[in-house]
Amino acid sequence: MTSHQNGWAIDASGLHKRFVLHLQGGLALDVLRGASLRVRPGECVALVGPSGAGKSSLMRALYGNYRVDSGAVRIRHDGAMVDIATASPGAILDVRQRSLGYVSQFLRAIPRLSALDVVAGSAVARGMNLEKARRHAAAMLERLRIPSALHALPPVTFSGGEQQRVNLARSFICDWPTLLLDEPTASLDPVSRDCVCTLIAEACARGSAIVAIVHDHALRARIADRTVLLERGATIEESQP
Ligand SMILES: Nc1ncnc2c1ncn2[C@@H]1O[C@H](COP(=O)(O)OP(=O)(O)OP(=O)(O)O)[C@@H](O)[C@H]1O
Repeated sequence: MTSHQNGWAIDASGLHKRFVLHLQGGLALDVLRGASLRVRPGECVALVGPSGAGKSSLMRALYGNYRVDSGAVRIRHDGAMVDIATASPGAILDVRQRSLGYVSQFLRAIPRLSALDVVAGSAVARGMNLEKARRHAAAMLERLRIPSALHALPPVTFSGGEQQRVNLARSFICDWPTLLLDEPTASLDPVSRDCVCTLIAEACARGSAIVAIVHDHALRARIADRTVLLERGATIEESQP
């Protein structure tokens, strides 16, 4: 951990990641080639680029799911910057527990746990008591238009859009200092999409730093302060959303 000397929530620079496919004769794929990303608290940055450019890989590197070969992934945590690229597994878990949220495209929930408890569990993990967490979870699910009849059911049988909304509810119930969203509205109808835009705006107003992979230009214009383009693993800063 280094002392917090700048105003960044995310300060990632010089990221390189190569996959070597041993079952394919040692084929090397350079998925990140010098990518950099800096985000301030309260700012929403849209990540765009062609399919296969490395957007999800960059997000996984920011979250520590992919270990980069070189470069630094500094995440603001407890008033200091922690380099996810070199931090111990325990330190990474601590950052994920309190400072860094991540919403993947697909819900991975514990079998048989109700949608309500999937969402409440996320708030409980961050220190809220169960009763309060359940009340907040019900309100967040209502906001995301999951009918109350579904709250007691495990989300495994839910539609793709319903599962995505449970996944989003699970993150937006918490006040994350930094939040990574991988195509947060990909399976959603326009009304649910509006709701997610509002949740993102509210989180930024509270000071969250958000990175969202968003393909849709109109959506980007609504939620993003800036756009960063990723092309063949390298980032290009664009001023307009
Ligand atoms: N674990 C992995 N092993 C091997 N190759 C990988 C791995 N993860 C990603 N890749 C490769 O890295 C490249 C970038 O993938 P990535 O999913 O980051 O792209 P993307 O920009 O998010 O694409 P899309 O918009 O289609 O989701 C792809 O060629 C992919 O096959």
